[in-house]
Amino acid sequence: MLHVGIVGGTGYTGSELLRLLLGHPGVAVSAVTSRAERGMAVCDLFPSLRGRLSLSFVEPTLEGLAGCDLVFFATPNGTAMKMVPDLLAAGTRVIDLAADFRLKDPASWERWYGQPHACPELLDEAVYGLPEFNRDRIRAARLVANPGCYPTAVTLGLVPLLEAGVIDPDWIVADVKSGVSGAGRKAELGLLMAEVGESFKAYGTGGHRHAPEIMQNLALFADRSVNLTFVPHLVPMVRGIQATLYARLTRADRQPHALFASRYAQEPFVDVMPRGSHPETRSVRGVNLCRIAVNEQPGGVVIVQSVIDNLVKGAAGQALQNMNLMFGLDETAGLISLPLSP
Ligand SMILES: NC(=O)C1=CN([C@@H]2O[C@H](COP(=O)(O)OP(=O)(O)OC[C@H]3O[C@@H](n4cnc5c(N)ncnc54)[C@H](OP(=O)(O)O)[C@@H]3O)[C@@H](O)[C@H]2O)C=CC1
Ligand SMILES: CC(=O)N[C@@H](CCC(=O)OP(=O)(O)O)C(=O)O
Repeated sequence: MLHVGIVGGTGYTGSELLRLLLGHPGVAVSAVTSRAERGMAVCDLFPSLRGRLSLSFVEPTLEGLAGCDLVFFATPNGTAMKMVPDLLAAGTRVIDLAADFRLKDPASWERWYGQPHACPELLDEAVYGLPEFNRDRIRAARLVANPGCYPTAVTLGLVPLLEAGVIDPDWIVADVKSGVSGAGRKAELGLLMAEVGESFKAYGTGGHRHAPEIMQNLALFADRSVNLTFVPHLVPMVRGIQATLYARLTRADRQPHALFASRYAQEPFVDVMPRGSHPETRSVRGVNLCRIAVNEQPGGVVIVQSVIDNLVKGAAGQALQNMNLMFGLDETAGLISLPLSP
């Protein structure tokens, strides 16, 4: 039995991790932290877990976590990096759901996250946890940087085109929408239902911290830098990300849809839909799945639509998928279920 701890168990991704881990046959949750709710029974905060877990929230301490085989950090950016070196030294492996270990360049991290990196020496070792492209390295990793939610949807939707060299890497547009849970479980005026409901807006048009993460991913597969215009939007729903991706085709002899179909044919958590499809976020609600549709318009523009649940394939589900790989478990263990909506 694998013993795991969750730092940040009261947040949206931490509680989603708990939901998924409690359905995993090979895992025991040994520690769940919250500073604000320390001492409270986890099931008193989350009645949906009643009868499934007898733990109470504890403070995040090295002593409390170092006995675990694996610790998930579901905490704000800049939190994990302060504890990870000590946990690794104690022999505990780590999956960070935040951005601390995603960017390889510490200067870029400091620029986008507004603070110096606490352990830049670990950035090279950290493995970017997108299994569809990094499976073997994840298996051997001590430290996995779980991808961001927008980067997951966009990267899965663009890499097959870049790998095959069939689009212009200098002109790519990612028009992406997220549900409100993407912003985390914090009290903020702009996230109130009366502010978000019946409204729809773009944000981060001057530059969003996920743009460098996505471009880092795409550059690896294009084998050169790419030029990406990325605009996130907030939509009045709780869960889900929908990305509409535009690129110019440079080769008429390759069928984009066929590239995706063959690239993801063996992937348990990517579904390439038939031509002419328009995937909906509700079709992936609550499951670890990215659904993709690939269509073309006259003039040589390929339009890829990619949908995920930001809390599952965009965070906790992908973290579980990475855990399965790191510990030699069946990659799909604890992750096979049907979406909440038809
Ligand atoms: N929401 C989403 O869709 C996605 C989020 N992420 C990333 O995952 C991480 C968690 O996100 P989310 O669940 O939304 O966040 P929330 O704001 O919902 O929860 C944050 C959690 O972290 C704990 N926490 C906060 N500060 C600290 C600290 N200094 N030390 C230890 N624990 C702390 C909080 O509990 P307490 O303060 O009581 O200790 C709380 O449990 C973030 O980095 C986010 O960017 C990634 C992909 C998708
Ligand atoms: C809707 C919303 O606010 N989304 C968040 C991104 C989601 C997230 O949690 O960011 P990471 O994946 O990097 O951790 C934002 O734009 O800041």
